[in-house]
Formats: sequence, C-alpha cells, structure tokens
Amino acid sequence: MSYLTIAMPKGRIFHEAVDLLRKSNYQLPPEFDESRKLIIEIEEEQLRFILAKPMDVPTYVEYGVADLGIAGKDVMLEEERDVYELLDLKISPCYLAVAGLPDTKMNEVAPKIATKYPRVASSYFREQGEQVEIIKLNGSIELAPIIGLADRIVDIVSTGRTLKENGLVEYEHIVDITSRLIVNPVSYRMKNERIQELVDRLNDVILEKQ
Ligand SMILES: Nc1ncnc2c1ncn2[C@@H]1O[C@H](COP(=O)(O)OP(=O)(O)OP(=O)(O)O)[C@@H](O)[C@H]1O
Ligand SMILES: O=P(O)(O)OC[C@H]1O[C@H](OP(=O)(O)OP(=O)(O)O)[C@H](O)[C@@H]1O
Repeated sequence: MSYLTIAMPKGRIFHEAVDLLRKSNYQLPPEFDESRKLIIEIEEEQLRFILAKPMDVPTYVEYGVADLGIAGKDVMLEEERDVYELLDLKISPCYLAVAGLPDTKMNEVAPKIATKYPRVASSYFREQGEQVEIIKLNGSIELAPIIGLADRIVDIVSTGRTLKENGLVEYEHIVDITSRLIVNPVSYRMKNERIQELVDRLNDVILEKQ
C-alpha cells in the first residue's frame, strides 16, 4: 500500500477536520494536534498530511503533490483550481456576504469593494450588472468601509459579531460555505480504491450527524 497525501488547512478548519478523521476511525496521535511540523506521516494508516495555508490547499492538490485536500468552498470559488470536489464535509459553516456602513448607497461611479476574494467579488457584481473597483486586502476587511477605503466589503460572516462590533450591516448574502474534500484528478484514478474508502468512512460520519 502506498501513502495517501492529504493537504490540511492550518487554522480554523484544522481541528474540526482532524475530529472528523478520528470519528471516521483514523488513528491520529494526540501530538498531531499541537505539532509545528508541516509534514506528518502516520505510518500505521499510510497517510501523510501536509499543513498548508487554507487558500493554498487547492494549489497543492492541483499540482499533485497532495492527492487530497480539505478546503473551504470560499477558497474553491476564489482559486478555481483544476481539482474535483468529492464531498461536502459540512464543517466550518459560514457564508460570504456584501456588507457596509448602514444606510449608505454605493458610489454611483465605480464603487470600491474591499475583499480577500477578488474573483468571487468581481463575478458577483458582474452578474448584478454593476461595475466596481475591487481592492484586494489580506485581512481585517471590516476596516475598509469604516476608514473610508471602500463603499462595501465582500467577506466571510459566521456569527456576525465582527460586523456588529464594527457598526456594519449585511446588504447581500452571496453564498453558503462549508469545507470540502477535494482530489487531484490523476490521483483519483490511480488510487481510486483507497480514496473511495476514505470517502465512504467520512460520509458515514457526516450522514450520522444529520
Ligand atoms: N468566521 C470565519 N472567518 C473566516 N473563515 C471562516 C470562518 N468560519 C469558517 N471559515 C472557514 O475557514 C477558512 C479560513 O480559515 P482561517 O481563518 O484559519 O484561514 P485564513 O483566512 O487563511 O486565516 P489567516 O489569513 O488569518 O491565517 C475559510 O476558508 C472558511 O471556509
Ligand atoms: O461573523 P464572525 O463570527 O465575526 O466572523 C467573521 C470574521 O472572521 C474572519 O476574520 P478573521 O478572524 O479570519 O480575521 P482576518 O480579518 O485576519 O481575516 C472574517 O474575515 C470576518 O472578519
């Protein structure tokens, strides 16, 4: 049997993903959760994990250095990588929304939209028939309308606390987000049996939870 390599997103999704794998009966040692290592091999399971930034997971999978990966739907929509989506893991739920200061209209000429998701934001506003200027930021997106950098933001909302505490309101709900299991198309063909077993085991746990 050969190793299956899985690209895991560091940060928010990591612990929920590890929990799901453990519930699916993969034996992951306790050190796994706290390790600073970026490549972790679990010999007994013939699994190799690589720990990547969430936005980079589809890149590792597209290039085939990871067979599989776990990525938010937001990342999938933004990155548009050449990978297959195998399973909705139903973890780390949130949504993408348009938000801004209350009771404000967007500037009529090329309103400015700040976001970490330039591709999702431009295609959303194009579909609405609105011409906008996209300003790419890497975090603290809610700052942009408050400080006067942008008319609106396109960002993730989960509890809604960040919007509320910064005096912002939601204008439009763009799309619901959960994390997905993704696969490299060649790996899917070459290692089909092992990958299918992983999918089945994860799926049993996901369905149980519903
Ligand atoms: N409240 C939330 N904010 C951001 N992402 C969330 C939230 N809830 C769930 N998610 C999911 O988690 C993923 C982001 O995880 P995380 O915040 O750890 O990464 P990140 O945005 O790259 O963080 P950073 O740049 O701060 O390291 C998103 O792709 C999304 O699918
Ligand atoms: O609705 P809420 O539960 O408040 O969560 C949403 C917030 O969480 C994320 O930011 P994050 O904490 O990842 O920080 P960032 O600004 O560095 O991206 C996201 O970009 C929102 O700002």
